[in-house]
Order: sequence, then structure tokens, then C-alpha cells
Amino acid sequence: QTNRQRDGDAKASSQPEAAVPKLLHSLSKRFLGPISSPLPGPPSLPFLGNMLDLAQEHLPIHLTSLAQRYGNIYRLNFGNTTMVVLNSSEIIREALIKKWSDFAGRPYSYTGDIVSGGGRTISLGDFSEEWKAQRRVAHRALQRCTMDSLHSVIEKQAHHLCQVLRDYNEKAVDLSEDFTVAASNVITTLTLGKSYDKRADQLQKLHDCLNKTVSLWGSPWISALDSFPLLRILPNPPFSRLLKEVGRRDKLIGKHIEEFKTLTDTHVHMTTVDLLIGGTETTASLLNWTVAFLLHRPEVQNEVYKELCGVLDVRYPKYSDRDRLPYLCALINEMLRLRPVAPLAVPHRAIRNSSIAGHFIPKNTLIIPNLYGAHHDPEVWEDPYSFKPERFLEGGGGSVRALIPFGGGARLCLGEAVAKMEMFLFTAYLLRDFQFLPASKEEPLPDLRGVASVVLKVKPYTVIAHPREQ
Ligand code: HEM
Repeated sequence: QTNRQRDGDAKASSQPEAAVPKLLHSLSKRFLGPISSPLPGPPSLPFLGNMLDLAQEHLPIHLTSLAQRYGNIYRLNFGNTTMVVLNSSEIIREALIKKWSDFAGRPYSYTGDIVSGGGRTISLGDFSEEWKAQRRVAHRALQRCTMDSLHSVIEKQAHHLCQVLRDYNEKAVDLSEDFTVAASNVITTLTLGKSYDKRADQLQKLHDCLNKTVSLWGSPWISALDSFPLLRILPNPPFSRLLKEVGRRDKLIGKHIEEFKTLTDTHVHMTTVDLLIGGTETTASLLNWTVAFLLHRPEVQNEVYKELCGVLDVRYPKYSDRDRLPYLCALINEMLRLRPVAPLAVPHRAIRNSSIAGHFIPKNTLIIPNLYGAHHDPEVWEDPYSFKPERFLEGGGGSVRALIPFGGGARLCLGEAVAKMEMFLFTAYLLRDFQFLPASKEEPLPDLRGVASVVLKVKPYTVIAHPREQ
């Protein structure tokens, strides 16, 4: 609505002849739900609906391009489900934060139920008293870690990571596994009370199976089973593999949980799964993205290095130094903006009839917060596809308020505080101790488009970690 329209509406409603439509409006609102125009969206094919849109290789980019045609809120159909995609930070905030109690649900899905032990993970469990208690317990436990020991746990892993990189002696290597081990060891220290060597058989097995579970679950062969129940009777090798991986995962986690004699119930088991999945691939991928982008703009590494040396002299940074390190913080914010590693968050479900941006949203509608789209909204971000940490420096025009990489409201990422501290300390340690150089002049720089599944990952690449002279 323009200001002019709003002024016009205000005048009209103060005149007597406006009373009749107003009465009709409030009656219809009461009995039929709010009046609103139907949601726009691409044409829906018989039987398939918008399945072809949803099967696109890089879904966040595709959904963002649809927003250019259909606006910041549009609908997609598949099977008997309607999905509403939100593409700007204002609209996502309205649904997830302002109307959190309307949209805090999670949709039921046949395959989601299997990977979440019957909806008992925090991330996939529906909004209920039981879920609230589970989230509260996990949240309190993480808060306690944040206050007591999280800083030293991350510092230890950051020092270890730097040593691993030094031991490569400037060989060109793919660092993704080392980043995964570092992020994973933070979470296993918090949840299981131990960390693992990179080569430890248990760690390899755990990550192999968590990775396979997440990527198989995100594959179209498996999501099709949610929308088209008839397909469930046909043989489906990826689905059989998923069932096998879920079984392996539960055996591995079960072994660890057994050690905590009093904590053997399914919720504790599934909370551990949540923290391991939510807390490993996300942070590790963001570190891997950061190095990939820095290879494209090496001068940014030098700026951060200069800032670290200027402010800290020779000591390693603490999280409390962040106000004195604006360039480093700008780099992390820009990475969270450009590559929100959970690009479509986790689908929400409308718990009751409600509205978003003036559109009526019926109970049970699926809501997709397109965080990737919101972070590339040209109305908010100048030159949204460019890597420019400077936009977050004073006067650079970047709005921290429009950043929503962790979602918001009742379903705000449970590990936000952990992830922010990890990103700060890991990035600071790495850029203090190393200059990242391309593997060779002949090889192309890393591909920055990435591979999108539940987590947005960079394609494998190799890099040289050249130690800085201290
Ligand atoms: C850069 C790192 C991370 C990013 C960008 C990120 C982002 C997100 C997003 C977008 C969601 C979905 C919010 C929604 O549904 O609206 C989420 C949920 C979640 N995240 Fe994270 N996350 C990160 C790291 C972590 C870490 C380190 C942990 C654990 C320590 C974690 C645990 C969780 C859990 C348990 C949920 C489910 C919350 C719920 O459904 O109530 N995440 N995260």
C-alpha cells in the first residue's frame, strides 16, 4: 500500500457511506477469514503441481528468481500441499517473529517422521508442550556451556586446527574435512564430553552416516514419497539407503548415550542428533565458504590480518574483542548474508488461520522462509550478489537488521550463540596464522555457486595455507 492509498482509506472510513463495506468486511472476516487477494505463483500442472520447480538443482536460487516474477510472497503446489515462499526479510520477520505463535509448527512428513524418531528432534518436532520442554532443556544446557566453557572449548579446537594446517607444509589440500572435524569436536565436547582425532574410526563413521542421512533426505527421490504416497509401494533404492543410515546413526549415538545412565530416553537421544547435525555441517560449511570467497578477493584477507595485528599485537583474539575488530565482524556478516548455510531454513507450518503481508494463510499451510532470497533482495542490498564485507562497516549501507541467517521467533536456531562464537574465533585464528592462496595458477578459483540441499555447501576445492610470519 502506498501512503496515498493509506491516507485515502483512512479518509473513506471516517465517512458514513464507508460504514456498510466496513461492516461487510468485518462480518466476512469473522465468518470466512480475512479477505485477501489470492497468492500469485507459477502455473500449476495437473497431478504434478509445481513439482518441476521444486526439483530444480539449486532450489534457493530458483526460488529467488521466481520472486522476481511473482513478488516476495508467492505459492507453490505439490501433491495436495500448498507451500508459501517468503522472500524478503520484512515478510519473514512478520511470519517468524511478529506472528511466531501462528507459524511455529513443523509440517508432518512421512520421511521426516522416519529421520526424526517420530518427530522427536527439536528441529522437526511439531510445536507442542513436549517440544517446548525439550527445546527449553537443550537451550538451558547450551546457555550454561556458553557461560562456562564454550570459549575454551572453541579456542582449543581453533589452536588444533591451526596446527593441522601448519602440518600440511603449504601443500594444496581440501580443508573441508578439517573444518568439519573442528566444528564437530566443539559439539561432541559439549554433548558427549569428548573430542576425536580426525582419523578416529568412530568420528569417520558418525559423520559419514550423518552426511548421508542429510543428503539422502534432501534428494527429490525421497521427498517425492511425502507428496505422492502411492510411490511408497514401489522399490526405491535411495529410500532403502536412508533407512539403513538412520539405523546406523541411532546405533552410534545410542552407544554414547548409554554412558549417561539417567539420560537414555528418546528425546535426549534425538537432541544429541539435532546438535550434531545442526552444529557441524553448518559452521564447517561457512568456514569453507569463507576461504573460497577470500581466494577471490585476497585483499580482504590482508585487511583482516592488518586489523588483527593492529588491535591485538601478537596475542590470539577473545570473543570479547569483537567490538574492536569491525572488519573481521563485517567479513563474518557478509558470509552469513551471501551463503546462509541453511538457505531455506526448515519448513514451518501454520498452526492456525493467519495472514502474511495481507494475504490469508489457512491453517496447515507450509511456509518456506527463503533466507537466501531475503539476503539477495535488491530492495535492501546494493549489488546483492557481490562479496563486499565493507557494506557492514560504518557508513557502508549494510543492514544487520535485515540479516536473518538463523531464522527467528520460536524456531530461532538453537545454536546461534555457539555458531557466532565459533565463526568469530575460528575465522580470527585462521586469518591471524595463515594466508590462503590458490592451489595453482592453472587451476580455476573455487566455484562460488555451491550445491544446495538442506545445507548450502561449496563444491570441493583445494587451497594452500601459507603460514604468516608472526
Ligand atoms: C552458521 C551456523 C548456523 C546457521 C546459519 C544456522 C541456521 C539455522 C536455521 C536457519 C535454522 C531454522 C530456523 C527456522 O526453522 O526458522 C536452524 C535451526 C536449528 N539449528 Fe542452527 N544454524 C547454525 C548453527 C547451529 C549450531 C552450531 C547448532 C547447535 C549447537 C544448531 C542447532 C540448531 C537446531 C537444534 C535447530 C532447530 C531449532 C528448532 O526447530 O526449534 N545450529 N539453524
